[in-house]
Amino acid sequence: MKKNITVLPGDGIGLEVVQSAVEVLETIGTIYGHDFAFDYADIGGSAIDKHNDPLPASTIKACKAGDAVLLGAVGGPKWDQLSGDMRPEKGLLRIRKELDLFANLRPVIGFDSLSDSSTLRKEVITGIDLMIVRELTGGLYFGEPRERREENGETIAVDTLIYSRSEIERIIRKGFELAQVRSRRVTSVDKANVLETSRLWREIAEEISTEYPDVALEHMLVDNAAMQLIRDPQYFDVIVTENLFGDILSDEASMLTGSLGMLPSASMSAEGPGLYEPVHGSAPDIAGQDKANPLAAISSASMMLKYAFGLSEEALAVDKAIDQVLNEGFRTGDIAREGEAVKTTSEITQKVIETLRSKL
Ligand SMILES: NC(=O)c1ccc[n+]([C@@H]2O[C@H](COP(=O)([O-])OP(=O)(O)OC[C@H]3O[C@@H](n4cnc5c(N)ncnc54)[C@H](O)[C@@H]3O)[C@@H](O)[C@H]2O)c1
Ligand SMILES: CC(C)[C@H](C(=O)O)[C@@H](O)C(=O)O
Ligand SMILES: [Mg+2]
Repeated sequence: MKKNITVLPGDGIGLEVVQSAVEVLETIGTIYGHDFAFDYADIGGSAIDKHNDPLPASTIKACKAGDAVLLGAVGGPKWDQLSGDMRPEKGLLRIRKELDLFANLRPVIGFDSLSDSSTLRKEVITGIDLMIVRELTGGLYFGEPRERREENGETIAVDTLIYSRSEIERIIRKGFELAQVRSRRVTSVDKANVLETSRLWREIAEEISTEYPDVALEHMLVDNAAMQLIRDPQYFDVIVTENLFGDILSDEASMLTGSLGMLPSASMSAEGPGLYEPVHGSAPDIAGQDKANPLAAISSASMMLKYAFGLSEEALAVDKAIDQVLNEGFRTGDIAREGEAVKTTSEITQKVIETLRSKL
């Protein structure tokens, strides 16, 4: 199979973990006889430095021309003073909108071998397997007006939470479709006791549920969901929720797995290339030191193999290699237990590659 992958390393540890994911994809290509070509483009702070734009037109063109996009992370203190459209994060938001990536899948899987690294009890971690389906191109992130103004001698800042019926329908459907191939339960998370957008969300979820009689739907308020995720994470299967709630709940859920450095994601549109990226950011505190956990990025590459190219066997091989590397005690600092040897990004990546090759 021949595929063109657009690679957007971005900033900070984005550069390091994307390199790991590319090496793993190259290895898969060699083992299974696929021709993966990589086309690099700029996004975020590094794009601001080079092009004075966090998402240059050339990057948009490259992404649209490829079969899938692999992204590292954007942002960092160097660009913290910039505002509005010049922020690195704006590049990420714009590419999501440009590619209409409305469905963001964030799987959360508890690895037995990491149960001691988590802040939760061992018996809680084992068996965690949930999927957060986050709406990604609407809500507070994109609503207009978004502004600052002076009113009666006061500075006012405004963001707008807005959702249309069609935006809600398509993400809710995605949640149900995923639940059909999982354990047939959807938890729709909202704040319907306060927000009008959530009341519409809830109504639409009820309507759509009639199209999926084999899937059970329940509603949960977001504050309760945040608590239940810690109290009883195994309760959940598919969580479908709006943009901001999904952002916050997925970082929270990452700690169920031991680290933010473990969580991958896939962002998809109705048609056209999807974008695969770790959930974490550019981690300025450890950037450039070969300390970052590459497993979230490598898992994101696995999601690309599965969802973008339909290569389920190859994706499973990557997932199994990750599991084995963890079982053998290879860990970056974020998931190492006290007294345990800490491996570098490059060492973990090489170990994953060796493990894949050893299965030949
Ligand atoms: N998708 C993205 O590109 C994305 C996501 C989140 C944050 N950001 C941006 O990244 C910058 C830093 O944000 P932040 O510090 O709030 O969040 P962050 O995710 O970059 O880091 C939070 C903490 O988690 C640790 N961490 C994150 N990924 C790790 C990994 N792979 N291995 C080991 N440790 C890891 C970091 O060292 C840090 O202590 C900001 O500019 C923010 O806007 C970008
Ligand atoms: C960097 C930021 C814009 C982004 C978001 O909020 O969506 C990040 O936190 C994420 O989760 O991908
Ligand atoms: Mg986030």
